[in-house]
Amino acid sequence: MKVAVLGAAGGIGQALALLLKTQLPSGSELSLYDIAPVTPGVAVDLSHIPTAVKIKGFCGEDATPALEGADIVLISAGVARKPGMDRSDLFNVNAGIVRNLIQQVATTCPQALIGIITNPVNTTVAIAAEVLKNAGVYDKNKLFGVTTLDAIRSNTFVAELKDKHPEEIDVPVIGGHSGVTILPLLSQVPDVVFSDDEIAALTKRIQNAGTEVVEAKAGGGSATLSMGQAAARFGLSLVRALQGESNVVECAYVEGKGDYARFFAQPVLLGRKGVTELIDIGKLSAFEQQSLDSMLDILRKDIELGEQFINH
Ligand SMILES: NC(=O)C1=CN([C@@H]2O[C@H](COP(=O)(O)OP(=O)(O)OC[C@H]3O[C@@H](n4cnc5c(N)ncnc54)[C@H](O)[C@@H]3O)[C@@H](O)[C@H]2O)C=CC1
Ligand SMILES: O=C([O-])CC(=O)C(=O)O
Repeated sequence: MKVAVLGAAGGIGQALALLLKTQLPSGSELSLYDIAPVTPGVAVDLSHIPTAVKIKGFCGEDATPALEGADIVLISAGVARKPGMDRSDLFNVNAGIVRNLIQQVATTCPQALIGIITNPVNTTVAIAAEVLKNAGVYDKNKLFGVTTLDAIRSNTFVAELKDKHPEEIDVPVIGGHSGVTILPLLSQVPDVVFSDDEIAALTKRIQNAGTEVVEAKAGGGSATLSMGQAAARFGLSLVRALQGESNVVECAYVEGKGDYARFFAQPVLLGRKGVTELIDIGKLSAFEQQSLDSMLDILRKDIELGEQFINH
C-alpha cells in the first residue's frame, strides 16, 4: 500500500504525514511531495519514528517520483485563508495548483484513489474531475473531496453540548465544504434531542468552524492539526477499504447520482474500487430540507466554476 501526500511540507501535510507514519499498516509506503525544499527533510525527520512504514520525501516542480505506484493520493497543496477571506478567494491560486497536480496523477497513477483537501473543495474537486476526464482516466468512484473535518467538528460540538463522549457521536454532514453548503444532519443523531434554537446555533457554528479557526489564528493560517487528524481518518478509511475491510463508511464530497448537484457530500460505502455504494441521505427535518434547498444554487455555481476553469 502506497500513500502519497502532496503539499506535505505545509501545516496540514506535516500533521497528516506524522499521523500516517504512526498509523499506516506495517509494510506501507508513505511518499511526501511539496514544492518546498524542506520536504525531503520532513521525510528524514519522520523516518526516525520506529514504525514499519517506509517514507521518502520529494521536492521541486515534478511530483512524478512521489506518485509512482501510489494507491492513494491526498492533496493539501495550495494556499490557506487569512481573516476576511472566503474559501472562494483561494480559487485564483489553488485552481491552477490542483489542475497541475492532477495532470501528473492522471499520467503517473491514474488508478489511485484521490482525496482533495485543497480549498475551495466545492470547486477543486470539479477541476480534478475534468482534468481526469480529459485525460481519459476519470473514475467517479475514485475521486473524493475530503469533508471529514466537518464531521469530526460536528461530533465534537454535539458531544460538548450534550455531555457525551465524542467518539459515541456520528453526525452525517452533507452538501459541500463552505458556509451554508455544509449541512450537518443533527436530526439523525441517535438518542440526542435538540431544541430548535440548539439546532440553529449548532448548524451555524459547524458552518463557521473554519472561520472560527482562521480568526483565532489571526493571520497565521487556517485549521491544520484538526484537518491533519480528519485527513488521516479519511485516508486510513481508504486504506482499510482497499485492503478489503467491509462496512467502511465515510461522508465525502463525491460525484453521485446528481439528485442535488453533480458533486455532493454524503455517506458512502468504501471498497476496493473506491465508492461501492452511495448511502441515501435519509429523512431530513423541515429545517434541514429548507437548508438543503437554499444551498443548491451556490453549490452548483461553485461546481460550474471548476468545470469552466478546465473547459473554457
Ligand atoms: N478540506 C478541508 O476541510 C480543509 C482544507 N484546507 C485547505 O488545505 C490547503 C492547505 O492548507 P495548509 O496546509 O494549512 O496550508 P500551508 O500553506 O501550511 O501548506 C500548503 C503547502 O502547499 C505547498 N504548495 C503550494 N503550491 C504547491 C504546488 N504547486 N505543488 C506542491 N505543493 C505546493 C506549499 O509549499 C505548502 O507547504 C488550503 O487550501 C486550505 O484552505 C484547510 C483546512 C480544512
Ligand atoms: O476554513 C478554511 O479556510 C479551512 C477549512 O476549510 C476549514 O477549516 O474547514
